[in-house]
Amino acid sequence: MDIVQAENRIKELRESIDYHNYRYYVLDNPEITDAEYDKLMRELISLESQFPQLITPDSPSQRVGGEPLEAFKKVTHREPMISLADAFSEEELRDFNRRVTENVGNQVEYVVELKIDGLAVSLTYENGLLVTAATRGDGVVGEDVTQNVKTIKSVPLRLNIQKDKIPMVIEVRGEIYLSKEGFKKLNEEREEMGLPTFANPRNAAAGSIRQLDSKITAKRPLSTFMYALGYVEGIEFNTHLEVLEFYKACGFKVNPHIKSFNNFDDVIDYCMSWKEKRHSLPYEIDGMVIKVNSLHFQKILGSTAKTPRWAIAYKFPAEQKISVIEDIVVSV
Ligand SMILES: CC(C)(C)c1nc(N2CCN(c3ncccn3)CC2)c2cc(C(N)=O)c(N)nc2n1
Repeated sequence: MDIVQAENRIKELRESIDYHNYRYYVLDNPEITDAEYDKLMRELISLESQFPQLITPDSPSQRVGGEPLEAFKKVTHREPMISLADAFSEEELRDFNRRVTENVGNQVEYVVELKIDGLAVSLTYENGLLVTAATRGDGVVGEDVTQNVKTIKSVPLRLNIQKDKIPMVIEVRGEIYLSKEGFKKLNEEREEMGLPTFANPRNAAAGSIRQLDSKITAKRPLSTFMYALGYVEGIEFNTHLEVLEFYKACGFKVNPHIKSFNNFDDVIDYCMSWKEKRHSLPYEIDGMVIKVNSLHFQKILGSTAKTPRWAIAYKFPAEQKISVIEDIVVSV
């Protein structure tokens, strides 16, 4: 095979592997078996090793990182990652709505999202290519965890949209999480290896992302839901829902239970409905997040020093954790 044929075959393989990653890790609906997928990846890696000049940073073969890092570099977010004010009751939610409607009138559309209990992350794409993934840190400066985040198959290495729609720069924000199932399996493995177990999926996700060796991260079943926009250049949005639709079009995973409402009573009903329903979800949530949909209204409402006036978290009451103490059999 000459280099032109290799280039064509490599392009085909990359598109096919990216597509099957999207089907499996974003849609949770694979079309091929793991064996067929592995065969495609083996052929790509073999061709790239024969023609290393054809390797590109966005090739799916580049997901499992290189050498372990000595330490994480620091990254300054182009737009700070602000925090969220918490509401713990219906009354506090209604106070939030009152403050909003006093400022922008009572024709406000809200977007309501599950509050995924994971680790916030900021993904920077330049001309459509993933260049930096950073933890939230103190909101202004985070840690560069790009090599580790590249191992997460639900994170696209390239925005999968037509060229003329690709923004020059975009900071895509979301949550990295471990499913309840993945958390249980990881702790069982650690117990077998005599390693300390993680207290909850959030700690397990944070511990997996803060690995200096990305080969360890690659073995952890991490996933993502993207839910916010940071700095952006080269594309305009009018609403939060438009941002989420754009993320879906780019190939990101967006939570399927996000809903919008014009009536605040419906917002409250939806939040309360998830207090019990959440136990049937395959991942942990610790509340809901309510956001004003209009980006124009978000700008008018602005932020305090630490939190937006256009969004609030509703936290579910902490649950009584029943810890089963192994039956102690006393031999008589
Ligand atoms: C963009 C805004 C500020 C409105 C925002 N901020 C969030 N967070 C802020 C505070 N964060 C934070 N993390 C650690 C320490 C302090 N704050 C971590 C996420 C959101 C978290 C979730 C979620 N978890 O599912 C979500 N669906 N939407 C969010 N939206």
